[in-house]
Amino acid sequence: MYSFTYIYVVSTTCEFVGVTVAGTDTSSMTMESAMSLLLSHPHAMERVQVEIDTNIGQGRLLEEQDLPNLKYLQNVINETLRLYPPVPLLVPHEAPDDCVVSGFDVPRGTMLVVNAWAIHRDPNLWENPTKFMPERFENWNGDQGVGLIPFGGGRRGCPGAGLANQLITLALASLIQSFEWETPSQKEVDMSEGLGLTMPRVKPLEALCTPRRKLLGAFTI
Ligand code: HEM
Repeated sequence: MYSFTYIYVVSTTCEFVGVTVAGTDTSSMTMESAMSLLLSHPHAMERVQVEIDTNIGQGRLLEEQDLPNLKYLQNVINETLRLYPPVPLLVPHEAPDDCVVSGFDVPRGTMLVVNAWAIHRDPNLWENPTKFMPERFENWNGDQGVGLIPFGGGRRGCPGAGLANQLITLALASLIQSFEWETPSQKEVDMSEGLGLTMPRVKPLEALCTPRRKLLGAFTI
């Protein structure tokens, strides 16, 4: 028989709620933004579909082991996180000591907020910063030095980054492998951003899907 202290139960519950809150909204927002961008850029959507069909074929549904082969889709996800980081100001941190950041004196106790949204659109770091160009990540080795920091960094950086990447890639790839997607209006998706700690959209994505004929074989028993 186990016995738990009050502190243990409260801290474990807080941890669970924290991880659930930190991991669900952020991941679903990234999927919604990626799907919206793909619907507004049919060439990119087609390229993702071709990549999936070429690597997986049409006789089976994709699996987790297939993900490392979906390089272009990974570039789409990176480009989505760059343009629409779900946590645009990351999480505030307090300087534990006096320090100097980029020539600025930061006294101990200062609350620091990193504007990832602005860094991701800085014209000194990115060519055509507001343009959706997944191919810009073609030769990227994952180095944060380029200015892509949707998961923060350092000791308090997001511990769920790897899981989030796997989950988002697997979910999106499965949706795109199995269905054809379009918007009800056949127009570009409205990407206007609303207010919030995470970055909600003013208008939620509306999309229509039909099963892909090519894939029907993969569903027969
Ligand atoms: C696209 C998905 C996600 C994004 C963009 C994201 C982003 C972030 C950011 C910006 C931070 C703050 C980092 C900092 O302060 O420098 C953070 C912290 C955190 N994230 Fe995520 N996250 C995502 C998914 C997840 C998932 C799937 C989990 C867990 C399963 C998770 C768990 C956490 C936790 C526990 C923290 C707090 C870490 C700490 O304070 O030490 N996140 N995340």
